[in-house]
Amino acid sequence: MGFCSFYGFVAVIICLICVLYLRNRAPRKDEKLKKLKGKVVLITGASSGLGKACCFEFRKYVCKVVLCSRNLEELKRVQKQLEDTYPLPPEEEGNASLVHKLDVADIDTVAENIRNVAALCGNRIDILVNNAGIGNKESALSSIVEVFKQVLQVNLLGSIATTKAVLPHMVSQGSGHIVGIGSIQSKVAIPFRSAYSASKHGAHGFYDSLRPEVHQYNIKVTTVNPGYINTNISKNALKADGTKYRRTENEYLTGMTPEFVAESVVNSVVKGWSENTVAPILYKYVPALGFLFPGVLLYFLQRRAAQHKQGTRKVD
Ligand SMILES: NC(=O)C1=CN([C@@H]2O[C@H](COP(=O)(O)OP(=O)(O)OC[C@H]3O[C@@H](n4cnc5c(N)ncnc54)[C@H](OP(=O)(O)O)[C@@H]3O)[C@@H](O)[C@H]2O)C=CC1
Ligand SMILES: CCCCCCCCCCCCCCCC(=O)OCC(=O)COP(=O)(O)O
Repeated sequence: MGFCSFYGFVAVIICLICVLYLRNRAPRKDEKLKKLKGKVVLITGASSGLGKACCFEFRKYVCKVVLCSRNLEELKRVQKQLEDTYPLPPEEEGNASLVHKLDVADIDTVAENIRNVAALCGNRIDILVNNAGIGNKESALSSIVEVFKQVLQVNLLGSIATTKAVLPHMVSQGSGHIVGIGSIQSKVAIPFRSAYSASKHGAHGFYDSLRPEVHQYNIKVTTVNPGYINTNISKNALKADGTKYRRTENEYLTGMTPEFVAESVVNSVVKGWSENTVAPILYKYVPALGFLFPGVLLYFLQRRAAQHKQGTRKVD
C-alpha cells in the first residue's frame, strides 16, 4: 500500500468511527425537548415496571402521556405521581396525562379503545410504546397450551392489534413512531421460556417487516431489546399450570433499573434508531456470538437446561 493510500485508509476509518459515535451517542436534553415536547405518547403496560418508568421519562420532556393497562386503579395512582413529579405550567395544561383501561389481549376491543383514546387527543397519536408483556417459566413439555395462548396473546397479537389500531392515525397525520419493547430473548431463545421467546421472536419479525412498509408514511419503527430489569415480570410470569410464579430471582433484583432502560427507550426514539439493545456487555453480545458460533451457544443453553433439571440452577 502506497504512502497516500495508507493515510487515505486511516482517514476513512476515522470518519467511520466519528459517524458511528455521532449516530450512537445519547441525545442532549435540549435535543430531546425539541423533538418530544407536545407529542402524544401512548404506552401500554403503564401501571408497572418499564412502562411506568417510560411514562415519567417521556413526561420529563413535556409529552402528553396516555397510560394504558388493565388495572385502572393502579394507572390512576401512577398518573397522580406523574402529575405531582412533573407539574405542568398553565400554558402546557393541554399536555396533561390521560389514563385508559386497555387489555391488549382482548384483541377485538383494541381498535375501538384506541379510537376513543385518540379522539381525546385531537385524533393524534405520535408515539406508541408497545410495552405490555408477560413471561413464562418452566418447560414446553410441562406447560399447558393455555400458557402459550396467553403469552402470545399479550406479547405478540396484543402488540400487533395495538399497532394496527394506531397506524391509520399516524398515516393520516403523516408521521409517527412505533416502539416495540422486545428482549434479548427476541434474538436468543433460552430454555424454559418457550412461550416468551416465541412471542418476542414473533414480535421482532413483525416490526422488521413493518419498518420498510411504513417508511413511505414517515413512520419509524424501533425495537428495544433489554436484558434483565428489576420489575415484577418474574412474579407475574406464568408457571406450567398457568398460575403466577410469584417470585423474583437475583437476575432481576440485580438487573437494570426500569428508569435506566426508559431513558434508553426515549433516546432511541429521539435518534430514530431501528434497534437498541440495552444490556450489560455479557448479554448484549450473546445474539451476535450465537450467530457466529451456534454450536457453542447451544452447548451453554443445554448446560443451563440440565442444571435446571438437576436443581443446581437457581433461576427457573
Ligand atoms: N423485566 C425484565 O427483565 C424485562 C422485561 N422486558 C419487557 O418489558 C416489558 C414490561 O415488562 P416489565 O415492566 O418488566 O413487567 P411488569 O410485570 O412490571 O409490567 C408488565 C405490564 O404489562 C401490563 N400488562 C400485562 N398484561 C396486559 C394486558 N393483557 N393488557 C394490557 N397490559 C398488560 C401490566 O399491567 P396490568 O396488570 O395493569 O394490565 C404491567 O403494567 C415486557 O414487554 C417485557 O417482556 C424485556 C426484557 C427484560
Ligand atoms: C458463543 C456463545 C456465547 C456463550 C454465552 C453463553 C450464555 C448463554 C446464556 C444466554 C442467556 C441470555 C439470557 C438473556 C435473558 C434476558 O436478558 O432476558 C431479559 C428478559 O426478557 C427476561 O425475561 P424472563 O422471561 O427471563 O423473565
